[in-house]
Amino acid sequence: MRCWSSAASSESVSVGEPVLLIQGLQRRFGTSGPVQVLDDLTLELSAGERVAVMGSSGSGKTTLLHLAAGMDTPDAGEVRVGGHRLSRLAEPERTRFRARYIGLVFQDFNLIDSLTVRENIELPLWLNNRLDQRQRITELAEELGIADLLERLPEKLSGGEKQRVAIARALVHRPALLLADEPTGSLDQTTAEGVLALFDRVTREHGVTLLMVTHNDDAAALCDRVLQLRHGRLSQD
Ligand SMILES: Nc1ncnc2c1ncn2[C@@H]1O[C@H](COP(=O)(O)OP(=O)(O)OP(=O)(O)O)[C@@H](O)[C@H]1O
Repeated sequence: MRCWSSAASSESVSVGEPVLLIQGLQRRFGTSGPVQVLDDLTLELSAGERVAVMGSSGSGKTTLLHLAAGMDTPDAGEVRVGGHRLSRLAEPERTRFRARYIGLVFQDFNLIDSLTVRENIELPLWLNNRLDQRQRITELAEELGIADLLERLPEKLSGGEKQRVAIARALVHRPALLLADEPTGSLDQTTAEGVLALFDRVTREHGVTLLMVTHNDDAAALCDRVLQLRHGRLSQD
């Protein structure tokens, strides 16, 4: 089992705990006739496991990732990352915890428009006081084919380029848990294959645990388990 350590004791995580443990998760939206999107959903990921979540549009995949990242609050149930109940962490602490242990690739990329590509990728290193590891920015940029874009602003990038910047930013601090929402969604076949090869390598070499939402069979094939989200719950394919 991977040993998780942190300089801040309040943010340390327990060795031997699942990296991600979700129990009894409920999420509904709307006030008049609310829609039950997630309904008693349970999921456990151990260190280094790679799990794909598939399901039809609107089945709740992005909702699940937001809850797993502590960016949304469930109506019931709990999310534990490395033994920490995200709902028990106060917001500043949860933000620090997320910045340290979780890498996020979301569909809308969430790049900061006023920062260059290099500065966007650097952000997790800066938040974690690890600017000494800046060489990883160049390494990842080369691997993702965005090395010549490092000084550009995000507005000058294509969708696929933005997606690769978001992937570099999610991996640069070597998170214990990588949450990726359709990470190959904006990429052509060859670039998508490169990204999947990178995911394969970093998850194996660094024991990163991966929860990936995807509609892509090649992406799902990379994973140890493929789960379907239907009627608010996950089931084995
Ligand atoms: N903040 C919100 N307010 C109201 N409804 C929401 C909200 N977020 C999501 N929903 C609804 O919850 C359902 C699940 O949305 P979600 O984005 O999780 O689906 P998805 O499986 O990721 O879809 P896709 O594959 O199209 O990205 C949808 O019906 C969506 O309209």
